[in-house]
Amino acid sequence: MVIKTQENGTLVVKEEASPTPALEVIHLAKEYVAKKETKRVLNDITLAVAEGELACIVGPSGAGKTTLLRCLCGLLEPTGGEVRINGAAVHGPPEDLAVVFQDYSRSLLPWLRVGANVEFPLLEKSMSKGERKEIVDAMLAAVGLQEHAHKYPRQLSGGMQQRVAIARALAYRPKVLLMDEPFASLDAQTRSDLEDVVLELRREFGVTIVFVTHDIDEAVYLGDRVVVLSGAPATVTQVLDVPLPSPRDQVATKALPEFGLLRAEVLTRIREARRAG
Ligand SMILES: Nc1ncnc2c1ncn2[C@@H]1O[C@H](COP(=O)(O)OP(=O)(O)OP(=O)(O)O)[C@@H](O)[C@H]1O
Repeated sequence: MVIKTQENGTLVVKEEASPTPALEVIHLAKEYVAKKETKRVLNDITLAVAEGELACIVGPSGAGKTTLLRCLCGLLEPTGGEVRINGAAVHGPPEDLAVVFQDYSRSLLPWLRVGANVEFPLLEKSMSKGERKEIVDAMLAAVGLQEHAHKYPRQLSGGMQQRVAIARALAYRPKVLLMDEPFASLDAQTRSDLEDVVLELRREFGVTIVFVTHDIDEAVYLGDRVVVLSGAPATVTQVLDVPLPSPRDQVATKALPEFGLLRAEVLTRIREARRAG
C-alpha cells in the first residue's frame, strides 16, 4: 500500500505492507474420488477477504460452493493449494472461525435449552460461569431472543432456531464467520429479517463474513463484494464490487437503480458460467 503525506510542504511517499486478509484462498483445488473415478470440483480458486468484509459466493447449482466452504473451515483437506485464516494455514477446524449451516434443526442440540446451546462452545474456554452467562445474554440480545433462553429449540420457529445458531456461532467470538445458505429453508419475510440481523451483527462485532447463497438478491443486498463461481470444476469467474450505500434497507436499497443493475450483472455472469460449465 502506498501512503502519500505532506511534511513541511514536501510530498512524502511511503510504502507500507498491506494488512493480512482475514481469509485467503490460494490456488485451491479439490478432487473427489468415487468408484475409482477422480472428479475435480474446485479448480485453482484464488480469493482474499479483508478483515470486516462481507463476501457473498454465488454460482450455478452443483458448482462446488459447499465443497469450497468445507475446505475453508478445515472439514475437507484440499487436493492442492492452501487456505489461510489471518495468515495461518488451515489444516483442520481453526479456532477463530465459526460456521452456520442451512440445517439449523440438526446443528442445535435438542436436549439443551436455547441458553445452554449458545453457551455450549464456551465450555471448553477457561471462563467463569458468570463470564459465560454475560456472553450468552449479550448474544441472545443481539439476535433478539433474550426472552427465549429457557426454551428448547423445538419450541421455536425455524427462523428463531437459526437466530440461536447465529448467536452460538458469534458467542465463540470468531474472526471469520462462514455461512452456508443459512436462510435457504426459511420463508421470505423471515429471511429478509435475518439478512438484516447479519448486517447488524457485522456492524456490531466487525466479524469477517463469507456467505454462500443461491439467491442473487440476497448476495447483492448483503455483500461488499459478490464472488461468482463457474460451473464444476469451479473457479472464480468474476468478483463484483457492491458500492451500494450503508446501512442497507430492504425496501430503499432494493429500489435503487444500481441494485437492479448489479443484480442483472450477477445473473448474467451465473448464466454464462452455467453455459460454459
Ligand atoms: N463426498 C463427495 N464425493 C464425491 N462427490 C461429491 C462429494 N461431495 C460433493 N460431490 C460432488 O461435487 C460437486 C459439487 O458439490 P457441492 O455440494 O460442493 O456443490 P454446490 O455448489 O454446493 O451445490 P448446490 O448448488 O446444489 O448447493 C457435485 O457434483 C457433487 O455431486
